[in-house]
Amino acid sequence: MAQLVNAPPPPSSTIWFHTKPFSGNPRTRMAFNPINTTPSSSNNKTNNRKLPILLFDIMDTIVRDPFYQDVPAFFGMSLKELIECKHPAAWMEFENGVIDEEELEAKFFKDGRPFDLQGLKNCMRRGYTYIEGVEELLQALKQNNYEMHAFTNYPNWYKIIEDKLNISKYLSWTFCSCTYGKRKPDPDFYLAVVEHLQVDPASCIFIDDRIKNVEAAVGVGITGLQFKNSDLLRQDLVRLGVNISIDGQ
Ligand SMILES: Nc1c(NC[C@H](O)[C@H](O)[C@H](O)COP(=O)(O)O)[nH]c(=O)[nH]c1=O
Ligand SMILES: [Mg+2]
Repeated sequence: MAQLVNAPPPPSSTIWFHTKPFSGNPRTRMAFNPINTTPSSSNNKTNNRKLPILLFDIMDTIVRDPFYQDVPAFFGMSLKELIECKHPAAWMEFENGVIDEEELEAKFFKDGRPFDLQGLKNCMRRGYTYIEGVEELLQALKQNNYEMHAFTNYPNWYKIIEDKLNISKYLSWTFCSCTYGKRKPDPDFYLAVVEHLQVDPASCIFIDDRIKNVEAAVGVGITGLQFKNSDLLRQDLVRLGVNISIDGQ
């Protein structure tokens, strides 16, 4: 199964959750205790807000990241060669909203060589596709009225993803590094998310392919799931009491 990240691995039919309501210093790691996830724990509603709130990483969780194959091929290089000549910080600065697209173009490569920026954007657009089975899962979650948000490290090129895949049918692009000026796994980004949502962190489930990002979520009291594939994610969400049944099926 995909990895459920909180404390020790759970015995079967038991999930490890925070059991105390969240209070005090959100940086404090709280003890985890096992509770049974029975059907009565699903469809949990507080003040008419359906819980849990689902926070999704985007790249390589919902959408295939073209960086690892398509982008090196676009430049006629291997990934290793590309990383060796790329500016070490430019992309991160772009993701943090510190530099804009024009500045990225000027410093994408360490030596400042020119390149076809529009060609690169077109290449990335072609490479953005839903990861197998994920759109169907988002549809089922949407049909069951779950509140869902993107929680992603990405520059404003997330708008290219949205333009192609229309992910906002399912979730809001609420938490993007380029608008918050923070990147996962910075705990302050997670705290800003919880603050914005005005919700107990234990009422959120965060799903991300990178274990470091998941661990950071758990560090502030959010339940974390490491994404491996859509089938395992389905199983884990069901184990956490999330309803993904579809009308008539
Ligand atoms: N360095 C460049 C990347 N890197 C790929 C990143 O992993 C990705 O853009 C993002 O940081 C994913 O974050 P998350 O953990 O999934 O939220 N990608 C590029 O397109 N260009 C680069 O120069
Ligand atoms: Mg990712």
